[in-house]
Amino acid sequence: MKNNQNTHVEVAIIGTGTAGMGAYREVRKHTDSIALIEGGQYGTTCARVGCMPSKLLIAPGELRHNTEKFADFGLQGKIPSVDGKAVMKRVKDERDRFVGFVNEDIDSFDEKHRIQAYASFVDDHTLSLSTGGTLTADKIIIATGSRPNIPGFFEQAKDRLITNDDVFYWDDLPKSIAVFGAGVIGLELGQALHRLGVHTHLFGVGDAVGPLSDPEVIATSLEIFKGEFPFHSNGQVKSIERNDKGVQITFKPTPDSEEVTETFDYLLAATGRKTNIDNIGIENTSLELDGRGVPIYNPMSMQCGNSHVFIAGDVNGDIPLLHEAADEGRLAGENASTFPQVFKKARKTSLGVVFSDPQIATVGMSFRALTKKLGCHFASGSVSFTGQGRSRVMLVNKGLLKVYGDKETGVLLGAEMIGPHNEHIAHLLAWVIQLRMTVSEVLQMPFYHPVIEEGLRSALRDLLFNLDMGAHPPLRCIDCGPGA
Ligand SMILES: Cc1cc2nc3c(=O)[nH]c(=O)nc-3n(C[C@H](O)[C@H](O)[C@H](O)COP(=O)(O)OP(=O)(O)OC[C@H]3O[C@@H](n4cnc5c(N)ncnc54)[C@H](O)[C@@H]3O)c2cc1C
Ligand SMILES: NC(=O)c1ccc[n+]([C@@H]2O[C@H](COP(=O)([O-])OP(=O)(O)OC[C@H]3O[C@@H](n4cnc5c(N)ncnc54)[C@H](O)[C@@H]3O)[C@@H](O)[C@H]2O)c1
Repeated sequence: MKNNQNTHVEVAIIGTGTAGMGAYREVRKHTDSIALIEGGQYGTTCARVGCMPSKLLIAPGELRHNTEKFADFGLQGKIPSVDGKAVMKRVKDERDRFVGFVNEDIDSFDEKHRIQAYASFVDDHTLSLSTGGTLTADKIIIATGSRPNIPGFFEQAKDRLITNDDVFYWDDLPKSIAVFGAGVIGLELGQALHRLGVHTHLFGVGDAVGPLSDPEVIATSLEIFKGEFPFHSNGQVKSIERNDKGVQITFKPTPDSEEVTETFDYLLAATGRKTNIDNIGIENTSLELDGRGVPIYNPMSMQCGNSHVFIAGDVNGDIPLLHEAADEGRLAGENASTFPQVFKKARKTSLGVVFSDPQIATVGMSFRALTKKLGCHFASGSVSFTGQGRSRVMLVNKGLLKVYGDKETGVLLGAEMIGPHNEHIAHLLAWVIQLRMTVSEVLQMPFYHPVIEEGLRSALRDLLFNLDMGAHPPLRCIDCGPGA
């Protein structure tokens, strides 16, 4: 489609990331009158600067870290030195391969549907394009994603202030870095860089760790990460200054400690993300906005009010995860196509994984949400991975898993955890929670021996006991095999 024409389409989709592409595929089934608009680079946040390159950086760090355990296993060998240029080359080559697949998909979309321009609302049905001209549409899907949120204070770091977007374009690893934000990005990238030999300090606030809300799991996580690298989870930063060597940061590691001054090559801001709703002229529409400036929408249909506008992916700021963006895009696409007939769909069980080591995961309802909603009407069960058989065998025996169940029905409601390879346990739990299984029913499922999932069984047995629905778990469980 030519960028400058004044034209009308049935459905306009703003943003060609994961949500926008999912929406396009659905809309395409219903009409040929589509505008799929992209202002920035094709390739999606996930593939270019998100999920995939971050995991590519984590992988060599984790491999190298495991060589630190050689002596404990009776093996001889040095911890490998790091060739930063080669590490970054692989990260970028593999990243480009993933981006290439996305771009192949885009190329397969009908060229007449694609517009390369930033779009902005002029009114409810009209979009202006940064390349000139306007576009009118019967129905519009907003899928403009998010961008890093950078507190003004960090601007003092000047040219040494970076975000995740910059990291994945590095040609070499720096010598040192101060990572701000102990959320998902800060933990993943901070630990990976530390493990690749970059002198790393991680600065958090209020002892927050990733998406966790259970105080016991938070405490275990803080102990684990602080045992590995400098992590100021409740530090106080006094000043940030660009000096001739890099970024000089003066801080108190804890509120009671002495001030420390250190200079780092870069300051990486990993302090949350802002939705791209504030720069698309949303105020020019008649949509009702919430306190964040996001149109009020139904998360089961993605429809904004009763209007012809739908919103999907990170831009709505609710569950900024890849699989959710994909689901939301498809749902928005289906409903925009059939509007004014709009159907609701049940959303999947909530599932989040942080690819730190040990991995953090949250499933179903969080401890915080349960405490708010059910008060004392839910119970917890837990297992520590310290003595868990398979985890000890592999020397990955760190972490704590908590599961939560309903005291009235015995239904499993949620879990929070930090532990070895917990991405797998988190999936099993998400599936059984979505099936609304009771704790007793889950315990009827087979558990192999010796596996890390036996730890999950211990936590579930503890939960059953705490729900007053089962006997106290035996200290050494005979059907489990040693160390379960
Ligand atoms: C470092 C990092 C690691 C991550 N790791 C994971 C992970 O491991 N697992 C996971 O589930 N999630 C992860 N995520 C989150 C995941 O990447 C996002 O949830 C997902 O990519 C959001 O997709 P989206 O379609 O909403 O947005 P995007 O893919 O960002 O697409 C939005 C598009 O809209 C375009 N756009 C913006 N404004 C306009 C406009 N006005 N006009 C036209 N186009 C516009 C943008 O250029 C962009 O291409 C990670 C994110 C980051 C940053
Ligand atoms: N594995 C994954 O699924 C994955 C990986 C990376 C990112 N993501 C997605 O991207 C989103 C954004 O990630 P994120 O890590 O930027 O956000 P986040 O919301 O997870 O964490 C931001 C953290 O920064 C802290 N913070 C805020 N201001 C600060 C300051 N001035 N100094 C120090 N700390 C400060 C907050 O307390 C919070 O802990 C995540 O919510 C997640 O949905 C997912």
